[in-house]
Amino acid sequence: MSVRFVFSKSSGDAAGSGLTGDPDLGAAAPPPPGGRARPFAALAGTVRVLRLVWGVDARLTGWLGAAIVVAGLVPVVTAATVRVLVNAVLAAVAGKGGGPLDVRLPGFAFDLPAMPTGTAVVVLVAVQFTAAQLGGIAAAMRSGTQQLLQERVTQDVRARIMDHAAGLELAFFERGKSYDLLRQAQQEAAIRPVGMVSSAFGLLQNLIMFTGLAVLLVTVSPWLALLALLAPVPAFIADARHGTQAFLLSTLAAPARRRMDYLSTLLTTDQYAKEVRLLGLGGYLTSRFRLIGDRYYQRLRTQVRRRQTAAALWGSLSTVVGAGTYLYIALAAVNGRLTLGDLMLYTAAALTLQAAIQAIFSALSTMHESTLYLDQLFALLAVRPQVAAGALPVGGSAPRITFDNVSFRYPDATEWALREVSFDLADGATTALVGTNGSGKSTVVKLVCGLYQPTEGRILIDGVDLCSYDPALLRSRTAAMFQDYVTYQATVRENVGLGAVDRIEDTKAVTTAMAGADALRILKGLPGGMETMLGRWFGRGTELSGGQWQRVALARAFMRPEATLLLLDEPSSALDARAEADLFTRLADLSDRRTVVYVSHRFSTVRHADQILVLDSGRLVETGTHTTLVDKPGGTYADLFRLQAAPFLDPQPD
Ligand SMILES: Nc1ncnc2c1ncn2[C@@H]1O[C@H](COP(=O)(O)OP(=O)(O)OP(=O)(O)O)[C@@H](O)[C@H]1O
Repeated sequence: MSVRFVFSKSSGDAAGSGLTGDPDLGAAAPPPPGGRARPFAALAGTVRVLRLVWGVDARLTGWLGAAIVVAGLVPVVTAATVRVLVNAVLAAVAGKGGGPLDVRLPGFAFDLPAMPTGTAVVVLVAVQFTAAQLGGIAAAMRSGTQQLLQERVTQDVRARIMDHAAGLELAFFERGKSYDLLRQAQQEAAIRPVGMVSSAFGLLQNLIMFTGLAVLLVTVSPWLALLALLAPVPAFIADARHGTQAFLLSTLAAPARRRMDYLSTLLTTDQYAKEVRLLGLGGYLTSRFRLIGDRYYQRLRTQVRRRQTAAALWGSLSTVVGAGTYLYIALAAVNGRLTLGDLMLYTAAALTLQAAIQAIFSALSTMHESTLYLDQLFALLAVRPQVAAGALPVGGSAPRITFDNVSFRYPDATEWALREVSFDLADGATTALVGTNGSGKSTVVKLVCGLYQPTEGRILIDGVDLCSYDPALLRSRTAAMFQDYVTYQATVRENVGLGAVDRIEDTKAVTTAMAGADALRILKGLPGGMETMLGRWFGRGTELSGGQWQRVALARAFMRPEATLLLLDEPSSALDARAEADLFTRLADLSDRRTVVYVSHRFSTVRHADQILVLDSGRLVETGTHTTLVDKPGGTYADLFRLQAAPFLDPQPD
């Protein structure tokens, strides 16, 4: 499926974070191909919505459909009965009562059997009554089923987006435009399906009603029926065009909304509260929020004004047609060309028809916008990982990892994060990655995890390209802790257990993992032990210290004892000296069973590794053990080591 949306040049990253600078939304994007008035696209959109809704819950959709048909037919039956009733009464008044009841429909006319006027009136009123009762039941059924269906569709669409997002490559999230697509689909998913379902079914109901009444009007005058059909078309075309503009504006506003969300998050989330207060950023961030919001509002106001003015102007055309038709019918009735029943039919039908036309208008334009949203949703759901997943099973022993001339550039980045890196990590070896900030250490870890594919070169596991392995199996054999590990708003057990979610309820497994990360002692200070809530999002939770959180995150990595590859990115950055020493002793014990790779800036820990890789500006500049590297003249490792050791080796005299 092709993505049919045009993102303006400035809708991506150009306006930055929104914290400073001009919060312009960017130039108005040109309309998408075929994005002008498309009544048929709106109808096609209705079919797509119905298919989506049917897929979510066929039974509820069936009931809703039945209610819609009944609710749509009731006004038609009522209007038709009024004519027969009035004509029967008039015939009786004229002394010609008791004859057959003339029921005219286009293409054919038939008479109900002759009956006394009194009986006919009772029968016709009974028909009206039954229709009204059915109408009431159908309305209640429609409202109930629609409410339930809306909730189901909303949940289903959101779950589909979540599920799909979970399977997307990390790189997807790092491309501004694709992230906007996800963001907008996700944001709209909470509200859009509600409107979609009600417009689609409202449209159906009004179409049934409209067609029925138009058919009845044909019996009065085919020209009137044609007029009634054509009158709404210009208004719809005008509104559909404005609908497209509205959608384009909301697409354009996605980055602005993202920035507003971010500014709002900075002020309303506990994570940032400390620093924001200390720096006194409250007023500044709020004013930036207002500035970006105002800019969007100005554009929205212009757009809404234009749309509503056009709607009012074109809508008045229908009113003119309605009034003209009424005049024609009344005069025709006075001249005896039409019966009083015809006039009554028209009176009963006219108002309902007008209301139906207006409702069809607005439903069609909503559907037109919904179609654009659906295009976007389906475009997102059509995004597939760019690298085909392999199927090779992973061995059960510690893997050997080889980088074969690997270069890597992040999505949209111009600089290389890694350049022509080659190394070999023996199975069961412990390797430390060392280097200055930004030298590429975390990138190596992310590549080994398979979170990104090398831009050039290959990564081999036991001599086979990483891409050939079954990614799910590979992940199950990998335990990792990232530098920016997640602190889940959840209990201690959940925070640890999420490392192997199938064992989240297994207290023994969670306890063992916590023991491995020396995290059990955290429990002593917690009121609910393992069930203590951490974070404050969901009630009164406890906050941990930085080092305690890091131990919990480490314990999460240790939830996979079967993992044969352990990747730790600065696992001890927040640990005290003793905890750090303990951790690395434990890591040393793990070798043979696991291949361990860790990143560290602390040479006290690095020195124990079997192998040390030194990175500098994305290139591998040195490889060896602490002993071979520390004395290398002019070596990067030796330099960094000395810089760190100097304060301890040469204490300054007082
Ligand atoms: N997600 C990303 N998108 C774009 N560029 C990135 C991304 N992550 C890192 N980089 C860039 O890639 C380079 C290597 O970053 P990396 O995080 O691997 O460094 P590092 O050695 O782990 O640094 P540190 O010691 O500060 O953790 C840096 O120039 C960084 O700016």
